[in-house]
Amino acid sequence: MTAVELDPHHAQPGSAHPDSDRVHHDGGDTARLDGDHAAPRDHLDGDLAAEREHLDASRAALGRMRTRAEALFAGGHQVAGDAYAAETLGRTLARRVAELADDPDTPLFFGRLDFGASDRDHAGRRYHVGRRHVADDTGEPLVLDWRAPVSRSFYRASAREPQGVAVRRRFGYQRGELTSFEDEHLDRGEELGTASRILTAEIERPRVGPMRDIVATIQPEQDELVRADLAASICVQGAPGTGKTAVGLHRAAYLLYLHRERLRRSGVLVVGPNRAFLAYIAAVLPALGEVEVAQATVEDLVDRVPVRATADHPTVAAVKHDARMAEVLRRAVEAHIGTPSDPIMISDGSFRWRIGLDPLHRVVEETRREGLPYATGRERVRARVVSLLQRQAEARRAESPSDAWLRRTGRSRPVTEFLDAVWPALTPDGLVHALLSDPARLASAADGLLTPDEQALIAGSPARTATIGTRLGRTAKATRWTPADAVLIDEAAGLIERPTGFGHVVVDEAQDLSPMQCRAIARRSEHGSITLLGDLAQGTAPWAATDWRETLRHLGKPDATVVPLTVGFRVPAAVVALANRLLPALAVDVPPAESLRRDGALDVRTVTDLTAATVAEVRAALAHEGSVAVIAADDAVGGLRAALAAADVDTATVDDPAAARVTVVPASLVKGLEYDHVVVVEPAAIVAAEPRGLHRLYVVLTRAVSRLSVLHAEPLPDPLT
Ligand SMILES: Nc1ncnc2c1ncn2[C@@H]1O[C@H](COP(=O)(O)OP(=O)(O)OP(=O)(O)O)[C@@H](O)[C@H]1O
Repeated sequence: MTAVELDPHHAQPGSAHPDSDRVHHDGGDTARLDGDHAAPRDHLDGDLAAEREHLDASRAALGRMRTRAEALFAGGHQVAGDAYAAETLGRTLARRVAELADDPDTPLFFGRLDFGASDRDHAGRRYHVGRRHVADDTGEPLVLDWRAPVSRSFYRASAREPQGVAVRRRFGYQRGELTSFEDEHLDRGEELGTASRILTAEIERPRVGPMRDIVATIQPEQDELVRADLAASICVQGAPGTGKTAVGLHRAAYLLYLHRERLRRSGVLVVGPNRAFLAYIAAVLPALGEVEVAQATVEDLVDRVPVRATADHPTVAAVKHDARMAEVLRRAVEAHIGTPSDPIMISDGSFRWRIGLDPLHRVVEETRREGLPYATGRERVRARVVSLLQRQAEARRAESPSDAWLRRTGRSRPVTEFLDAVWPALTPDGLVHALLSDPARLASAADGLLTPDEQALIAGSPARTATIGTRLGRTAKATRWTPADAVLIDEAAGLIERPTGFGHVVVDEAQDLSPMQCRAIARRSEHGSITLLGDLAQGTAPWAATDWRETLRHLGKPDATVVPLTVGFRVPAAVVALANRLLPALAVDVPPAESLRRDGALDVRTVTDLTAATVAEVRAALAHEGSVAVIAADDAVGGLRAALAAADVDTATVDDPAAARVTVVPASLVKGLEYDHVVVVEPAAIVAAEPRGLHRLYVVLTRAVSRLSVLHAEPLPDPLT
């Protein structure tokens, strides 16, 4: 192994924002040479200088690529044939210009591959691997995109399977400056794996600010998931901090690179548990050059009506989120399809057309059997009726009626009245309003599916009497809907008209999705694939999954492969050991996490005055660099914030974490987030606050990157004692 560093203790990989204050030059160059094949020191210094030159040359080339793209953009209207082409070209070029933006803090490359002389395709070639493709003026690549096929070997080659690679080199940066590298001579059987100092430095880096990409240090088992085929739907079950979110985001970027045109048309969607989480991950894809990925919570996806009522009681919500509701709604929609009772008669100038009951019955029955979305079915019935009328007109007049005649006839009163009688137009909220406000209608749709008690639970109450749950108005518009109603209304909308789907959907924290929420996502990924990320042990919703197969079935991807990730990159080993004590009590079958991190500190302390102890702990934490979070039961957050403010400690909220170094976070919002130092206040209160409180505590205890302090006045929950 060969490594050269300006500062051997603090090499940073090619990370997006080398922002750590811990990184410093120690003044002199230091080289670390290990193994039998240590290269002479001068030679290594020369290498480092050459790499820096290559970095400068690449940066200059990128600048020229951008200048050319800008010139094309400016002259785009002259080359495009028409206004539409000009606009499309303009958009493409503008995107290209944006993609070529150079962030001086983002190293252009983080690795290098030297292929051996005997490799079939790349004999003797050398490639630098980075976040984007950079070519010189002749088109020769100076930096390969990490997603290019050749770059795959950077992540997957090993001493056992070198894949033609003789040497793999990783670069360390400090504040955008190339300061070190680390070589593995795979052809001589050398391999660092997770012992790489550059990887270790990245993992142990104190966290500040939002999530960063991991493109420089993706591990082989992660890379397999990142580069899985577009057609493959996969489910990643991973303990806290195993990189699930990172894998999902890098997979989105990878798929966009490989299937650019197709996915630009259909779109890629990332679904996360809440806004704070989406804000936390928002910078990752743009840092990888991908600026067009939609990000939404499930609530955003089903946002068809304003949610203005207090959430349903959990027992009511449980019924509304149950998969049986899909069938109830399907029946409720179908119940609107009637039986023709009168023939259709139309006067048309001197002609009179008539369609008798038999053909009308056939039209309705045939269309019903086709199982189309309801609104499409209505239009199909209209078209069939018009076609019957057209045939009569042709027979009598011996000529084809005009398009205008067809349109007019389709909209004529007798045809519309017929449609309104046998296939009335429906709105999603109107349908759910009718169902929840009419016990007879609900009873008939739910017959044999929901018990009478369950039906009574979900029947809405008049607005004037209800305090929580659906507050029914006389119309759908006047009704105050709950979050669970919004999911039902989206299901109804899907029955009436299919939504357009995405080419790929990444779903994070998927263990918390209800069956009906899964269906909302399934409708948007029917013809695409999904990457499902989650941890059954972190399920806190009342309907949290205990088996991924069930979730995958509701998502319409029953055959997706479930892949475990078990190596933790976030939480230090001592902290993982504490959190793992909860696992037996969580009643889920998941492999426990192992931490890559031997560093870190854990301090569990009994205190008498929780508030005073929290303030003191936060003050002490501020002596270190990195982010600090105080995590407490939701109802304790206000008091702790006030106490910190009274002690002159500025705090941020989870929605605006940049406002201060210390964030006070309600336990219910911390999923998916991480902080350098975490102070957990009163675990027993966190557990007591909700039915799946132990699962919540497991989430809370696994947020710390460097240090975890647990302060308690009450006894610790049983599994931790
Ligand atoms: N290969 C890697 N190299 C460096 N850092 C990594 C790697 N994989 C993951 N990490 C880091 O580990 C931390 C945890 O990753 P991530 O948030 O993706 O985990 P997760 O499995 O989604 O966790 P949780 O279950 O808690 O949501 C992040 O800081 C991430 O950048």
